[in-house]
Amino acid sequence: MAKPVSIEVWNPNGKYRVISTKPMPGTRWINLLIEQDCRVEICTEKKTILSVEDIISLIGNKCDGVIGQLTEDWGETLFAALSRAGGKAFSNMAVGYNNVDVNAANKYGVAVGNTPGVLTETTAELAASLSLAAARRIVEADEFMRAGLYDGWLPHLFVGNLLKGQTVGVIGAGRIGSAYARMMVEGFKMNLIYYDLYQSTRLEKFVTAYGEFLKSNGEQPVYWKRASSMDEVLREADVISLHPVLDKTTYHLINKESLATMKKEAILVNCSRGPVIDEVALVEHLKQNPMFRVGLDVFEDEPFMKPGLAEMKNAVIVPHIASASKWTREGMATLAALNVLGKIKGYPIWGDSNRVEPFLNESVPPPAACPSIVNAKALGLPVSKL
Ligand SMILES: NC(=O)C1=CN([C@@H]2O[C@H](COP(=O)(O)OP(=O)(O)OC[C@H]3O[C@@H](n4cnc5c(N)ncnc54)[C@H](O)[C@@H]3O)[C@@H](O)[C@H]2O)C=CC1
Ligand SMILES: O=C(O)C(=O)CO
Repeated sequence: MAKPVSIEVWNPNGKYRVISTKPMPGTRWINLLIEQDCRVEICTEKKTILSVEDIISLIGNKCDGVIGQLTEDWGETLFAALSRAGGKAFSNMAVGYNNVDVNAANKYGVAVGNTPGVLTETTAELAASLSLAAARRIVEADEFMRAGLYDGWLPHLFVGNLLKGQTVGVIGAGRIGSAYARMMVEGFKMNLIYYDLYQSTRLEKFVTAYGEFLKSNGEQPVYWKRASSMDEVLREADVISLHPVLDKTTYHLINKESLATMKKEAILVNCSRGPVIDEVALVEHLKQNPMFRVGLDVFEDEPFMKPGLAEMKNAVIVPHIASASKWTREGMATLAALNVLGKIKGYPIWGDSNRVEPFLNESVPPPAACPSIVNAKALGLPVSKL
């Protein structure tokens, strides 16, 4: 028998029981659920990562939908428990859903929501910050200052890399990868090389137009290239940022061999998922190549780091905060809640999950649709005509 977990209850007499496994930023998401007759139960348990048993205990005997987190293991056991409790709706408060077994959800007829779009720019901005922090050795320099070691300007003190005119490589040029590429091209006048399974025509057009603008101003233009293999990006780029989904094809995409392909002074940034990099191989590479630098937001065995990483001066490391702006986190909570609410109310699925702005406008009620359900097709859910 699982131990009871502590909760906070909103609108106790609501008809539909919706659980959030964590307190989430803002109150709009709570109000939207309450207005539609939901009793909202928020888990207030102190521990950061809830176990499957904790969540089973939260679900109980009657539950219409759950808003969960990327740290939780949503597999067969939880979808079976949710289904037994009468629930047909789950949403991750995240765009990535590698923690969710979508086949298991399909088996129990549970819709799986995610939160695309609202975190694109925020996440790309952190990837750009890590690129800059690594290139200009900002964290090392900050530590040096705080340690009282600065005793005057020196020609060699914390010399780093100039980005202007260098090549930025993007692996996974989807929503976030493309936004990051635009920031680096436009902000720092870098050339672009990208690798993705699909062509990113909009991104290519943007770089072409920006290059023409620079040229017309008498400046050095920028160029783009779509690589035919990931290795081409690794060989040619000076800064490489990883933005693919995590699946079987991207697990340990960066390993001992691919690290050896990169330039000795390259910068590698990861704001996708930790297991995209073989972190043991990365630590070894950082040790052997002190001029090679990384900026990491995600880790292979989160929340842990592989031995040795924390000691590496050529690594900038932050705790999975790429989507952590107030607007984005509140928006993610709203989209996750509306995914669950929409399924409970029998609303159709929003036609374009890349265009979620109508759900985020606080001055008007959101559309009567689920913003983004990843298994909508598998479950045969209708698409909104709005
Ligand atoms: N660190 C953080 O806080 C955050 C991390 N993420 C991660 O970023 C990922 C990407 O998010 P979005 O850009 O919104 O998704 P997206 O679906 O728009 O982009 C992913 C891209 O990866 C490409 N891709 C898939 N397999 C590939 C492969 N083997 N090689 C090269 N490219 C491949 C896809 O074609 C697609 O263009 C999420 O799945 C999530 O894991 C997202 C938000 C915040
Ligand atoms: O949305 C995601 O996938 C995250 O990693 C957290 O923003």
